[in-house]
Amino acid sequence: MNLIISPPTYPKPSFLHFHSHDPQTKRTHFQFKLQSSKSPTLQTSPAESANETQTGVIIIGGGLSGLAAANKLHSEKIPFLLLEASDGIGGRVRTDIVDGFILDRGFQIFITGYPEAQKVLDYESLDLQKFYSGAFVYYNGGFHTVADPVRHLFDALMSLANPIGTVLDKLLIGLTRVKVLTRSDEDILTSNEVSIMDLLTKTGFSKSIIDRFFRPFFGGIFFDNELETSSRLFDFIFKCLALGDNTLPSKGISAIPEQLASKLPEKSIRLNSRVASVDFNGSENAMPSVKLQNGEVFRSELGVIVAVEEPEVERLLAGKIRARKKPGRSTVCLYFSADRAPVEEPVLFLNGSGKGIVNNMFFATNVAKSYGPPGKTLVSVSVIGSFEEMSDESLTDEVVRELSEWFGDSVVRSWKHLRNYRIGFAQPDQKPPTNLLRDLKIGSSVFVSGDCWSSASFDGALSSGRRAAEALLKDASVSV
Ligand SMILES: Cc1cc2nc3c(=O)[nH]c(=O)nc-3n(C[C@H](O)[C@H](O)[C@H](O)COP(=O)(O)OP(=O)(O)OC[C@H]3O[C@@H](n4cnc5c(N)ncnc54)[C@H](O)[C@@H]3O)c2cc1C
Repeated sequence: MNLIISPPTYPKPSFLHFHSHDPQTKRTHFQFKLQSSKSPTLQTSPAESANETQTGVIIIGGGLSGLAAANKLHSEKIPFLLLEASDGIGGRVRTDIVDGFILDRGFQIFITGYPEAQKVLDYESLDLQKFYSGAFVYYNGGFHTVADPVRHLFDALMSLANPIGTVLDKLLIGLTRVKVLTRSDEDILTSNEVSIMDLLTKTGFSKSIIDRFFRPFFGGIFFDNELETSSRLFDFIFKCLALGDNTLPSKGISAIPEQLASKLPEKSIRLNSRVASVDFNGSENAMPSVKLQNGEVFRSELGVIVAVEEPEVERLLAGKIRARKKPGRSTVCLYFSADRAPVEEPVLFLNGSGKGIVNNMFFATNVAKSYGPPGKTLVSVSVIGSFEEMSDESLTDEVVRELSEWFGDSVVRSWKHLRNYRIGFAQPDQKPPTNLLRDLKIGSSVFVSGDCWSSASFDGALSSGRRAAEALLKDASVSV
């Protein structure tokens, strides 16, 4: 079965209810309940008409940034209504359960060193499962270890002489680590920038470590195998990696947005509610309103936060913001089930061979057993780009053919294909010039948030949502 992640069509709106909390699993369960669109929202006022509802703040988009904005407003006791177009919260951070396997919609890693995430998430209840700090690089017909010397000193020493870079490269990695750790996040996100490729070359890294390690590793993080992304993003992620672990929540990556949503009041999130337009209502002091695709109108009392993906924000706020019109970064993630994994390590495999379409892969159940039913292995493989010209069948065949060279024909041909996720807009393009700490006010009481206004990461989305809520409250003169 294959899935294409694209704007869905929308059934009737529904409210997201948090109806039970299982103390044993520490997990909040959601119930999706259809309600009439006239159901009371958080706040109504005499101005409400048959087809118009008034509410404190309107948040458009229920991804990490919209949820972070909602959490900030809720902590300040400000009423809000979050309108989400799709049938669930999380945006790009969602998970499906298929045949007992936990399938994240695309390969995603949660880095515990993310500074904003440390402030807003409860790590313990996410039950984070760690990756090995490093990678196994497929090169020249075999696997070679790249290890974090602080966490795996022995492995790092043993790998000094392997073909994934020179000894000098490995020293330079250590130096880069020290350098980023001495800089503040603000300094990193606003410093002079070049592309990652230029930064690596200027630092003195050899072509071999760039092609065999950095290209698949950071190319996989930013879905950019040319390494054109801003050096600011490289330094930021490098620092977070140095400060934390690469992990997966045991219940799937969607446990992160679910945790944020579970803290919000009942009926504050409305699903299947696509916003068609944001109306600034003329004068500078007028409060904006939003109109849903079904014609319903919501008027805000304090302002609107637009927390949607870059192409959608450019559509909703056309004429109000300068559209960058840069095509987003794409990826396809392929999942297979297997009876056993050929290795036991919870490690990321990178393609350092310079050949083929596979960028990275891992055995998810080696990191978190919960990702598969008992006795089964979940294999996750990622390619960079949209591969629109290839059918799912031929893409899957090509991946199986390549991985047969890595792990052996009989092993890989026994895997059962589960599902492909084609993600057309995985991340915004963050080539220089970037502006990662932009002013988030767009016009009279309209604010924006999301990863295109910050670093394209979970952390960027979370911090931009919180900052947008703070800016709105300041603007509305609500003391926080
Ligand atoms: C495959 C993949 C792998 C990734 N891996 C990582 C990783 O390992 N680490 C990391 O830090 N980051 C990763 N990212 C990036 C990270 O997921 C994003 O940066 C972040 O989730 C963006 O959150 P957001 O809230 O800004 O946007 P989104 O998650 O896109 O949320 C926007 C929301 O707005 C809704 N919406 C859109 N239009 C409307 C409308 N008109 N009306 C109402 N609602 C609307 C959408 O349905 C969506 O729910 C990955 C992304 C992908 C896709």
